Amino acid sequence: MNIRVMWFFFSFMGAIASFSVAQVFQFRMADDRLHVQAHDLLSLAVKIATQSRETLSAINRLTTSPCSEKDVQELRYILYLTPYIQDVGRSTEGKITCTAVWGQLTTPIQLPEAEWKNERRTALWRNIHGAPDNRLIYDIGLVAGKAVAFTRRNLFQHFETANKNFQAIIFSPYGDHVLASMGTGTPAMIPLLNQPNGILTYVGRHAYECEKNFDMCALVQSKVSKNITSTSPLTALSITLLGALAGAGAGHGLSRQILSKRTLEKQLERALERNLIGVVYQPIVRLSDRTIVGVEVLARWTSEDRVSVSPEIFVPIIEKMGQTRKLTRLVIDKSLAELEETINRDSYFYASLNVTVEDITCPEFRKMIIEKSRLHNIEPNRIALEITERQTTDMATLQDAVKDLRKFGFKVFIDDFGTGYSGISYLANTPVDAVKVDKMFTKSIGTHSIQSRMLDNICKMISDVNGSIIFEGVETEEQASLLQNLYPTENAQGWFFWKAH
Ligand SMILES: Nc1nc2c(ncn2[C@@H]2O[C@@H]3COP(=O)(O)O[C@H]4[C@@H](O)[C@H](n5cnc6c(=O)[nH]c(N)nc65)O[C@@H]4COP(=O)(O)O[C@H]3[C@H]2O)c(=O)[nH]1
Repeated sequence: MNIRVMWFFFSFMGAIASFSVAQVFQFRMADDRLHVQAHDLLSLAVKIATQSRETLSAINRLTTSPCSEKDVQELRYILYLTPYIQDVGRSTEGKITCTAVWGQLTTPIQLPEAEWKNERRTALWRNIHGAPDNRLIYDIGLVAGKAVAFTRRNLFQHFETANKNFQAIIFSPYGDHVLASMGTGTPAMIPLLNQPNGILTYVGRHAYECEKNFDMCALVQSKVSKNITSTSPLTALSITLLGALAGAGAGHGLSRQILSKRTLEKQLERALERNLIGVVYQPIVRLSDRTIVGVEVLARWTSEDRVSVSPEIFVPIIEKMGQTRKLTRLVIDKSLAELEETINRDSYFYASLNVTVEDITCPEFRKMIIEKSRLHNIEPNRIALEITERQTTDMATLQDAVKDLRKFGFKVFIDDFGTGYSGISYLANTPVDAVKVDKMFTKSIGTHSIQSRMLDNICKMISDVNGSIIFEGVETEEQASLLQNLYPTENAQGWFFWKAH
């Protein structure tokens, strides 16, 4: 073979090889992306379903006379604390009699025949826009007992706008009911479920994921990834030659992206193993005299590239990695060792730790925190555990765990109250020591916003059911003085008093 032919042969083979590698990368990347999209979509759907379920049971638990003035006010509280819900109300015999937004309805709205009912006797309607009554414009309407809830419109819209050629459905596991659909031509995707995840089909690639607790699956499909063999030979050849260059470059870029995500997880794994996650403390002050009564412990991590990564980014990654317990144990170990002296010097000073619902419902965690408090000679009543409702759990298990911890003397706080993560269901069901009112309420003080008008009622509601309040995110003297005048016996934290250090 002459040298030119050989060069051509090897370049051509190299081109094909690099193009194939680029294609494999592209397919793997597309698959990864589809799986991430299916996962994210299902996570959002589960959050909406959790909130809808809890909202319906919170309404059914109300003791107010349905549709009375007090009842409508309670409905408004509930609505305010639920970011995924657009309106809530009461229904009798298939008619809506009042809602938080519309108040008492002089002419009740007759609901059409339900599209779907699940075993929990929750009935569901989809996409009723203006019919039978133009006050009803929603994506999903749900009725359980005497409660109705309508989800906010376009909750899934950002998936469509962020992803070109995006088609997806949320559906019941047997494919007998589509709960939400995005993109075009979506229902035809259900038969694809018989095929294993990610195989190449004539319509494109797909991925799906199901959630047992809510009988829901999310399926995402993309039409973008076509196999080279489905194009004409000439186009295939051109793609091959051009792809040799472009594919190599793209493959390189794509592989870097995959690597960087995996690297972050690997780095966090190493950081957890080598105790490289640090802690800082943000003081909590008594509003009346602004003395420090305790500190909130906050995790800090600097990546191997010396970038300080926010806990709002790395904590969820650790949660996804299933390593939350390692993080909690590490934070507890470090902070209790460092705070032991300060806590024992004062008669009231306490440390407030962020824990997850998964942590506190786990018997080993309870054993561990008792052991640690003994080891550091810290009375349990000097340790507060802050929980948010980010993970779903059965309320009875959570109540038992909270009761158990409080029996041993630990304090339990509800964190981020008002964000929709930790809401009314906690207040109604679980006695706790304090509720931390989210910074969005603190920011509203002195404004004429709805949050500001709600704040006083929310505080009354909290004091009726629970002990004390901690206002988060105090940033100005004005906010601090207003809170001090209105709630002198309560506590607060925020950059105005102290930053975390
Ligand atoms: N705009 C504003 N922000 C203020 C102000 N004062 C305090 N903050 C910030 O508000 C957050 C309060 O913590 P969080 O609600 O428990 O929210 C925490 C908590 O949910 C989570 N987190 C932090 N440490 C841990 C941990 O050890 N374990 C777990 N599970 N989660 C943690 O990460 C979240 C964010 O933590 P950080 O970034 O440290 O952010 C902290 C704090 O730095 C203020 O005046 N204005």
